[in-house]
Amino acid sequence: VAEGATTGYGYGILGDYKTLNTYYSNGTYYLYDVTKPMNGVIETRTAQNGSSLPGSYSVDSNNAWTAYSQGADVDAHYYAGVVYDYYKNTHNRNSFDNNGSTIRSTVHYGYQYNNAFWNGVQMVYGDGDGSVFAPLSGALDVVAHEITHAVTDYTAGLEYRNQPGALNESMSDVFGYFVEPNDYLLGEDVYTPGVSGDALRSLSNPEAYGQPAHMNNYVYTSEDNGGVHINSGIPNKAAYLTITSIGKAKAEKIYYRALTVYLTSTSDFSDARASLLQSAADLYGYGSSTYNAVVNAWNQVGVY
Ligand SMILES: Cc1cccc(C(=O)O)c1OC(=O)C1CC1
Ligand SMILES: [Ca+2]
Ligand SMILES: [Zn+2]
Repeated sequence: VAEGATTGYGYGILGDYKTLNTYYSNGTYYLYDVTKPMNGVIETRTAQNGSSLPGSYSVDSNNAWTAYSQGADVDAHYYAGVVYDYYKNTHNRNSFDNNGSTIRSTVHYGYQYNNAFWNGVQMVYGDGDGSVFAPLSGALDVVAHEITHAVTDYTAGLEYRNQPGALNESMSDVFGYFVEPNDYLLGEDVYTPGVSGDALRSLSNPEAYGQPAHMNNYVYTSEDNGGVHINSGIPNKAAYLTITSIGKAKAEKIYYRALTVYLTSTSDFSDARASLLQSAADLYGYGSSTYNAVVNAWNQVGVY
């Protein structure tokens, strides 16, 4: 065949079979997905355990991505497609910038690197050390968390420190749930592969993983940009209470509207409450049961 879009298959890091949107050219297959509307491209690369980005394209000779070492590539590529589809189908957003920008992921970054991040341009995933983390692209909620950092940067632009930073983190965790609503846990599929039943964080029970779930327990610290991964427990708990009272369908609409219409770079927790209330009023009416459920959720975490 000449060159063009092809469909391959492979196994993720957990050994799960999945089909892949790939690209064939001159005897080589690439993790390069051209099937999305408006030419939105998804591409996956490897840093080959170095730290230079973006690294080289993940390639395969026969479009069967079945090598164990390819699991992280397979998952990053497949899950990025799932997250693209979530934002397009649920919120009519075309990629993180709503302009069809290429979703680029690089896997095998660093050596036994227990981290994943959005660097302002692309997603980057470490392989984990096999004890704290398995390869981090192996969890859909992690991939959704990282891509939501990009969405936030292009919309509210929440500064990554103190309360705006904790909101930034919370938005990534909350949309991680919306994309993977099987549980209220974050990162459970890749966190401590040798231990079952644990996770990096929990929306329903932030305290289980050392996070506050009430403003009275806000942690004032200079660590971690003012505790952005700790204090996110407070808005995360409010989100959990909102989701369980009004349901996922309404919750994701008011969260998306708050993130894209009302929140700004310096919004704090009280501004988030106001933004979500305004969004609930816009969509479901001021004083509606939905509106009142949001009031109640934020009351329960001590934010007014
Ligand atoms: C594992 C990790 C370390 C440091 C920062 C992040 C970050 O992206 O904020 C990170 O990824 C996550 O939190 C995802 C949800 C599991
Ligand atoms: Ca999960
Ligand atoms: Zn994050």
